[in-house]
Amino acid sequence: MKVGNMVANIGPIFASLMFVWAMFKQFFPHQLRNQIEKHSQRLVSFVYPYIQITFHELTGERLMRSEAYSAIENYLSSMASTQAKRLKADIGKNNQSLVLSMDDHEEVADEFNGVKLWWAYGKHISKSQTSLSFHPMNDEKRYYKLTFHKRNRDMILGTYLNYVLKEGKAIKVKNRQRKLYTNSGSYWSHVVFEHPATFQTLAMDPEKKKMIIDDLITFSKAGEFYARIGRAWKRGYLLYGPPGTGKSTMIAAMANLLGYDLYDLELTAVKDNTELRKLLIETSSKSIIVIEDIDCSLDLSGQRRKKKEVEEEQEKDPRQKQLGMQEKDAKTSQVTLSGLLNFIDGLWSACGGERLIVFTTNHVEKLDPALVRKGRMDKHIELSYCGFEAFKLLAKNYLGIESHYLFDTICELLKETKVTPAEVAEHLMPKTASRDSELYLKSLIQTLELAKEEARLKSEQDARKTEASSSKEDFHWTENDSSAKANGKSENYTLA
Ligand SMILES: Nc1ncnc2c1ncn2[C@@H]1O[C@H](COP(=O)(O)OP(=O)(O)OP(=O)(O)O)[C@@H](O)[C@H]1O
Ligand SMILES: [Mg+2]
Repeated sequence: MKVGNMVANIGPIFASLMFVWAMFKQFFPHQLRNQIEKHSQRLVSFVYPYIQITFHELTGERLMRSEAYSAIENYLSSMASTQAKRLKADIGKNNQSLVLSMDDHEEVADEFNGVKLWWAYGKHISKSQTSLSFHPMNDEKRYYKLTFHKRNRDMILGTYLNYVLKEGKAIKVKNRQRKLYTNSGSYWSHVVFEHPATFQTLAMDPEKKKMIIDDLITFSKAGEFYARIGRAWKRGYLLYGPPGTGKSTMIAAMANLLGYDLYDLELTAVKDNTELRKLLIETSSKSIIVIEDIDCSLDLSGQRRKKKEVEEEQEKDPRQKQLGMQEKDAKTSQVTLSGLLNFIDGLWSACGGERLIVFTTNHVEKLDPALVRKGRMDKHIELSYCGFEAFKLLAKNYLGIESHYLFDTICELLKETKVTPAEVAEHLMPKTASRDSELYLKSLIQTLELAKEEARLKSEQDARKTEASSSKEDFHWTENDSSAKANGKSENYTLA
């Protein structure tokens, strides 16, 4: 028999001996029992080459649930569902899926860097009686026990256990119920975040989509890299494009991909920079902070105008002054662009943990260059009108078809028109009991043709307008030229 096999078999042999001993030890006198146990422990530690570590569920004086125990529980959950013969099932925290775990005294094997080890689940039950109840209560103390060969001690205690805890925590984050926070003034309130959007359902150019997904995943795994280069683990995205091109949908897809919480920051409801700072500091790690329509939220000139209008009104009617004072304070946000930028660059960076900040706008050209400069907003993503690839994905999702004889017509029309994915999706939404794809595609074609015709008329109109304005200019030039002629400068005549 090979030495490896022999060593591997010692575990079960000892386990059987211990079991037999546990059964019969009650028949031995107390003194003798103690002696046997003492010597057998010595013998076991001499011959038995394995080390065991127990992770109890409850720790500390206040019997709090141990973080290590729940991380191990999460880590083992997938292994348990494939290896264990007896499983326990429960509804997960998201109330949607079943969570499986090992049943009592089950064992699963794991392998790490070529080293085999075993995890066992068990519980001690002690009977206790509380003063409030006459029925004895079962006091369960659950634990996980890890068994490994002593020659791997350093590797298991260092690398492996760190790995298990990290993986376990990551699984927990992925499975947790995520939240959508919104601010009213300087307070966050939240609801459960359950948006169904994913990158699979987001219609856009596939290459661009892949680039964004890769970027997000790389970011979420780059904690150590950011720490090494001394940068805060943050990333800024600017999503821009016309209404209905999927900016908000993409944010939901980002949150679903990474398992992050969402903080939807309504800047106009924030009184000033101090309040903004408070709100941002309160955001948790693994979250996306979203400021939608940043051009509208931070329209400082607009705010000043609004303030001035109020003041003018109050001058006309002094009674309004008293009444309006508090209202004015509440309505006009004094958050400034520099306040926001200072926070993104400065204090916020000191809050640990991974965070994304996403701005959206319909008018990227209106944004202050300071806001969108590289380094502040790391990635600028344009979401644009519906192309053929995006259409095909919508058709697959909405109608369940991947090809159709009308696709070629739609492809040609999409090249010549500007329709948003939201408009296309609207045509593919089920409206009648009929699921005949042709009906839906024909209705889309009709709209595309109409849009094409409208675009043609508009461009003709625009052309006529420019022609008219240029002939006006020509007229002025002619006038000037005639005065030039009078001055004896005849070379400008040809301009008319
Ligand atoms: N690229 C897309 N892929 C799939 N569905 C989309 C896409 N764009 C828009 N839609 C559909 O249209 C609806 C509106 O889109 P969304 O709210 O994401 O647009 P938006 O770009 O955020 O618009 P706005 O600028 O007005 O905020 C969504 O509910 C979604 O169903
Ligand atoms: Mg939106």
